[in-house]
Amino acid sequence: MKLAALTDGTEEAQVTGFAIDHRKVAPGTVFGAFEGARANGEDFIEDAIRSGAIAVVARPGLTVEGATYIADDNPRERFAQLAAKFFAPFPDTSVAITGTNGKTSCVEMTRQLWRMAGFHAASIGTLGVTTADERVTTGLTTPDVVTFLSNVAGLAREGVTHLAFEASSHGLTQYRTEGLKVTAAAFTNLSRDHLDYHGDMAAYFTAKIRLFSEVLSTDGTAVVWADDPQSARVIDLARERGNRLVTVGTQGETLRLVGRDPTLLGQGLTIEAEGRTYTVTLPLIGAYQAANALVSAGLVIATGGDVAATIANLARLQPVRGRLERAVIAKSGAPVYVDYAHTPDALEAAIAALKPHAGGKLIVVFGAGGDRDTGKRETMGQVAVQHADRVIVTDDNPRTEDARAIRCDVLKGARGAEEIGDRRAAIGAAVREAGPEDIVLIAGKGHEQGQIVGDLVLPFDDVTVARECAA
Ligand SMILES: CC(=O)N[C@H]1[C@@H](OP(=O)(O)OP(=O)(O)OC[C@H]2O[C@@H](n3ccc(=O)[nH]c3=O)[C@H](O)[C@@H]2O)O[C@H](CO)[C@@H](O)[C@@H]1O[C@H](C)C(=O)N[C@@H](C)C(=O)N[C@H](CCC(=O)O)C(=O)O
Repeated sequence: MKLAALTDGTEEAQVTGFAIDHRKVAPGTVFGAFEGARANGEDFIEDAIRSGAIAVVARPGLTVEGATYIADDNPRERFAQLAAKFFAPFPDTSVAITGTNGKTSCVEMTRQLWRMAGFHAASIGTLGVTTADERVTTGLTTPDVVTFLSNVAGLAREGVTHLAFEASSHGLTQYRTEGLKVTAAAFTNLSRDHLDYHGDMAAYFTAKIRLFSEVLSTDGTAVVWADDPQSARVIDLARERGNRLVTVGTQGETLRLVGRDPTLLGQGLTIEAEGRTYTVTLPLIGAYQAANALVSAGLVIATGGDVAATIANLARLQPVRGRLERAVIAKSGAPVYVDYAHTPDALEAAIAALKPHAGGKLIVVFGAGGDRDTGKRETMGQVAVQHADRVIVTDDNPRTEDARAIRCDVLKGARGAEEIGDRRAAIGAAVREAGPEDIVLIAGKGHEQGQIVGDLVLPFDDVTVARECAA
């Protein structure tokens, strides 16, 4: 593609790729120079041009010599739009999911439900880029714009027609997915998270809601978990913009959840839709797994899926990696679950999901991450001791912070909790000491494969460790 095709100018130079990191620039690259949290991409413009960049997208007012200067007040958005032109075509149906919790489960479940309906589907999110055949991790929930758009284009080339992706607040703020037409967008819930980046809840919600105010196509559908206190604002916004609405939940109108009966290994759901009543057994436990399943069903219906078939297919959903995943049954008979819950709200929800299934004690092992929102640590401690019967506070990615100080912050809220810094030892204590009627929850890492200490990522998988401890 000639540069002129992107700029509407006359440049003959051939565009070979896009980069936001000057170290990835090759001859023919369009370089996006943005100010970040740690560095300023503008400082690397000259290096990028030396490496062969033929155009630079940046804010106005800079001096750029030796390459076409594409100046824009919103350079990230402009860069993404140009990159989208370069990488297109994309799958016809692309849906985005935002919300503090549930995004990963929803993209996974939506992909599964589409596949059951016969579509060639894929998902992009915390677990990576996933197709029917493989999963490739990218590191972030919403990958950077170049990784994201190039992967989406690659999926389209493989024949993927339906894509579900996670739109994190960071991703939305940084225009990582701009340029891709979003045909449906879902909102799951909002609770405290990422305040280190966004500053306050209002800014965090504004970042999330951009999915509905700007990113969702005007002819697209908003899918809303209607039971969340913030859902009214999303619904109002969708109405103002003239988007079609699919609301789900006990307060939902499209898929109304009128009954939920937890059983040992799943839950029976009764759903009213289009004037009919459906019953289905969801093979996953916990109220929020039901919520995620309904949001996913809502997305499938929003993109043309048959209501009755989609509800029936909920019975065939597979558990999502690290999301209330049963890792092992301890020698005593106690099931051990691994979950990604790393916010107060998610921790409370995971405990609440498991509690009705425990005849004895609910034992929780968890910690809080270093170099991240410190305000949530004490609250997580409070939530754990309030709702679980035995709490073990351990380490969870201390990063560059002193692990003991992080535990101390958590323990401020967790009166009566035990402290076992070594995560393997903490899991071992819980698994070995659990009684036959007890349930163990290991929270925080979920699918993650490492313990980040300093700048090192030490291999660590909660599921594997739980199995080793139970052996
Ligand atoms: C806070 C945040 O979102 N950071 C992301 C951001 O980094 P940044 O703004 O700090 O970038 P920077 O290092 O200051 O550099 C600024 C610019 O200069 C460029 N640069 C920098 C150095 C250099 O030598 N050459 C160069 O060109 C960089 O590529 C960048 O474009 O842009 C980088 C490039 O895309 C990302 O890798 C980085 O993610 C970091 C690693 C990260 O940990 N992000 C997390 C917080 C994140 O995004 N999480 C969300 C939410 C997950 C959830 O919902 O729980 C996610 O979507 O994963």
